[in-house]
Amino acid sequence: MPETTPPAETVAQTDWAALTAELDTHGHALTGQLITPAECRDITALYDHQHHFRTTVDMARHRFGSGRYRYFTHDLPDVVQALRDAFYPRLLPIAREWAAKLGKPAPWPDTLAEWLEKCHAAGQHRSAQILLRYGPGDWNALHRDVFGDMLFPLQVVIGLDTPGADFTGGEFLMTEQRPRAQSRGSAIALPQGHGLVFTTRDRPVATKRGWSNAPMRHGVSTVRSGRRHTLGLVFHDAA
Ligand SMILES: O=C(O)CCC(=O)C(=O)O
Ligand SMILES: [Fe+2]
Repeated sequence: MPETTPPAETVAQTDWAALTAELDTHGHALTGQLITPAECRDITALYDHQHHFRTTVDMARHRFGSGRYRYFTHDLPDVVQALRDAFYPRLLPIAREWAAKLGKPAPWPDTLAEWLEKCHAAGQHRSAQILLRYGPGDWNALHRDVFGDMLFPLQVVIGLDTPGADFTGGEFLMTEQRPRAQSRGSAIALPQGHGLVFTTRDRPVATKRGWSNAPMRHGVSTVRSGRRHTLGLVFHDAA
């Protein structure tokens, strides 16, 4: 990938047929490289500049795990805005197809701007884009990023450091609660600059009696050494 490719183009160049198949099978799928190591470092450096953020969450204080994350204001840095804008239209057909399989409503308009207007009208008007920082001993409890009735069912996390080099441990985790059975877990090493598309709440799985809803949760295993940063993109706003 040339140093200068804008993130919108790298998202467009992603093999979306393969990614969709992977998402349908597992509820999560890696994108390949979206941004350069230099862009990763630039995004990580934003963490220390207060004016980009509206709120800082101490995960231990809320019993969300250990570590900190910061919610960006709506005035997103260009690269973050570009990535979010580029993903929405690609994720939309998948969200609609899943809703159709589950016989659920698909309230998502064609554009992210229109969808965000609906979120705001329903009282979800705060930015939900986050930058996370984990040090040794930090982790993220299994959870779902649902902030109200307005929910877009897919989200993206982008790794900003190199597993094994910048940090050890810190795998992205997902569990899938299977119908009338015990849960299945996955652990994913997130390469620097790569994205992982995953299910926010639940996904359709084929059963003998048709499509069934499998609740999913995600989190991060304990970081053993070094520092791990990630950029979290969510497509609904928070209350
Ligand atoms: O740090 C991670 O890999 C996961 C962060 C997270 O929970 C999210 O992006 O929603
Ligand atoms: Fe999350």
